[in-house]
Amino acid sequence: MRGQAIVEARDVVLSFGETPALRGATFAADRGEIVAVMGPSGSGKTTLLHCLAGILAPTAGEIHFAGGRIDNRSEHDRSSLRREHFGFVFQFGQLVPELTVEENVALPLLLGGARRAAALAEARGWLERLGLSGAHARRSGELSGGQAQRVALARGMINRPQVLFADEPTGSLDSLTGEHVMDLLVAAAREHGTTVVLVTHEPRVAVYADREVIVRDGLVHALAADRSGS
Ligand SMILES: Nc1ncnc2c1ncn2[C@@H]1O[C@H](COP(=O)(O)OP(=O)(O)OP(=O)(O)O)[C@@H](O)[C@H]1O
Repeated sequence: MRGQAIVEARDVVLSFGETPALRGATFAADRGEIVAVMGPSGSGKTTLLHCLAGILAPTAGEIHFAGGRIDNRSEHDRSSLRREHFGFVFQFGQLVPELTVEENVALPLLLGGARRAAALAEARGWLERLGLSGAHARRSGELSGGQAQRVALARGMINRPQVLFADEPTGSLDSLTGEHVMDLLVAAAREHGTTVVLVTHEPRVAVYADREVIVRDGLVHALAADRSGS
């Protein structure tokens, strides 16, 4: 029996010109659940994540967050929703190279109108927790790949999001560094009860999830093995 979904896609269809990316995708993640979204290259994983996060609006179907429909809301509303309730970690960190590490981490709070001193203090707390306290004043462009992904994780979690969307968060890292980042990501999510939608094509990353789904040709399929035990 599944719990109440915090984020959900119902029969979502989206094409890029002639290319169908999603062809009736249905997906749900419960509160606090970590779900791995697997599948071959080009199958629609990133497009599904972007629809769930309100970045893309599907041409048919519905997206729901916390019990309310969001795909039919304005871009402005969806943008506020993302800022307030969602966190993001992408494959290459996508940090702002001109900003310091702590400024990068504080960015979601600063964009949300927080005071600079408070936002930077909060950022330093996250950096300490992720083993990066010595790096707070460095430019993010000077970091190693593993350090950059930990900074991206801190930035993704700083507003204590209800849902963290992670798209190949270890895709640019060697396996040992990737495992370290995943350990930290899962620990942070568990501690805050954050739901994680984790796009990956690496089975060794997917094992961190409670449950896996497979996207194939724009459709989502459940995987028989369910480690959540529910
Ligand atoms: N912005 C875009 N413009 C045109 N086509 C796109 C765009 N984004 C995705 N597509 C196409 O939509 C389909 C699904 O892409 P998507 O990136 O969602 O797949 P994916 O499973 O995440 O792939 P990968 O594992 O390679 O990242 C692909 O055929 C892709 O080429």
